[in-house]
Amino acid sequence: MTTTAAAIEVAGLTKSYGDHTVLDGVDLTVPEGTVYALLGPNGAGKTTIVNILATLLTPGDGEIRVNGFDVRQQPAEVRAAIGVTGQFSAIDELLTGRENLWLMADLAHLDRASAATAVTGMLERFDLVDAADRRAQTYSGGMKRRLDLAMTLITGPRLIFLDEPSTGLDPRSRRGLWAIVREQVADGVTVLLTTQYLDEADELADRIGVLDAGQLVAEGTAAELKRRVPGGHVSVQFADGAALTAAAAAYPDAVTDLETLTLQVPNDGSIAGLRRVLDGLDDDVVAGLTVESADLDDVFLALTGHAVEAPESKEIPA
Ligand SMILES: Nc1ncnc2c1ncn2[C@@H]1O[C@H](COP(=O)(O)OP(=O)(O)OP(=O)(O)O)[C@@H](O)[C@H]1O
Repeated sequence: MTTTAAAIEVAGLTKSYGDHTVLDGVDLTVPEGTVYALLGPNGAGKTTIVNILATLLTPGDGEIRVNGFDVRQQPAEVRAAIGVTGQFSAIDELLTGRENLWLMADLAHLDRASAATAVTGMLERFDLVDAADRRAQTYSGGMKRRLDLAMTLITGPRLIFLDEPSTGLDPRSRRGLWAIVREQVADGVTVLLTTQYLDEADELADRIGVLDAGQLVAEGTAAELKRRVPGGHVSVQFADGAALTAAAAAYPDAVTDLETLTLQVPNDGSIAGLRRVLDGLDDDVVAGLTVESADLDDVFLALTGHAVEAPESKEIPA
């Protein structure tokens, strides 16, 4: 059996400011080469976790290892292993995009030839060639995000932290950013991202941790989380009303819609649950069926008792 090493291991993490507890015993493990999304509303503690993992903030209690290194004892080793893109960018607005990238390459002690190749490669990959020699202050919001991410990735970190990477981006820029994250993962990079967007977690993450008021209230794949809450159903369409009425008698929990000739049978989305529904149906009278799962909005509401608020920031143009 092969076991995958953990890129991030956190056990019993706490953090308080005075008597304000910000993290209250967080446990999480992120295997190498996977994407983990910390999902939570403003103030849940997502940035605090990222900053602790990135050695930018001291933890309270807990065991925290990044790439096998203890964040308290071996912060230099941790820093060498990671790339971080935070909510506040590392860009120097007075420098050009190219100069910003060179600065990062120099800080990482790349030799000149490797740095030159890396800078050119990043400008091309992030669609910044035309703007490369303009000051970053003239860039649009989406371009700044791309430059910021290029600066994080230029040294080829195997573990990256993305703190709310697409907050404020327009839909096209978000998709572009998701594609870049997927490329990284295809190369074996581990990604920890924080997000307030359910669809982002759903799209990108292998596992999702739902963080609320400093506690991980649930963890699992998007499918596992969706199965934990009501809202999923199998929608069965019948050939005629008589068949629908006959079938409805066998499913007392189901909702019957005579107009559309459908029966909505509550279902937890599991194979076993689906089989139970299908076993009671006769092939001849069923015209079609669809399986609808609860979405992450339902999950969040069920787990935390409140809905995810839409992020407040305004959209940044591409
Ligand atoms: N230096 C600090 N002193 C006191 N409280 C702080 C400090 N930094 C963060 N907090 C508090 O910690 C809590 C968690 O903040 P954090 O930034 O981690 O949340 P978040 O989930 O990342 O939210 P956001 O999306 O708004 O960044 C908040 O209640 C915040 O007010």
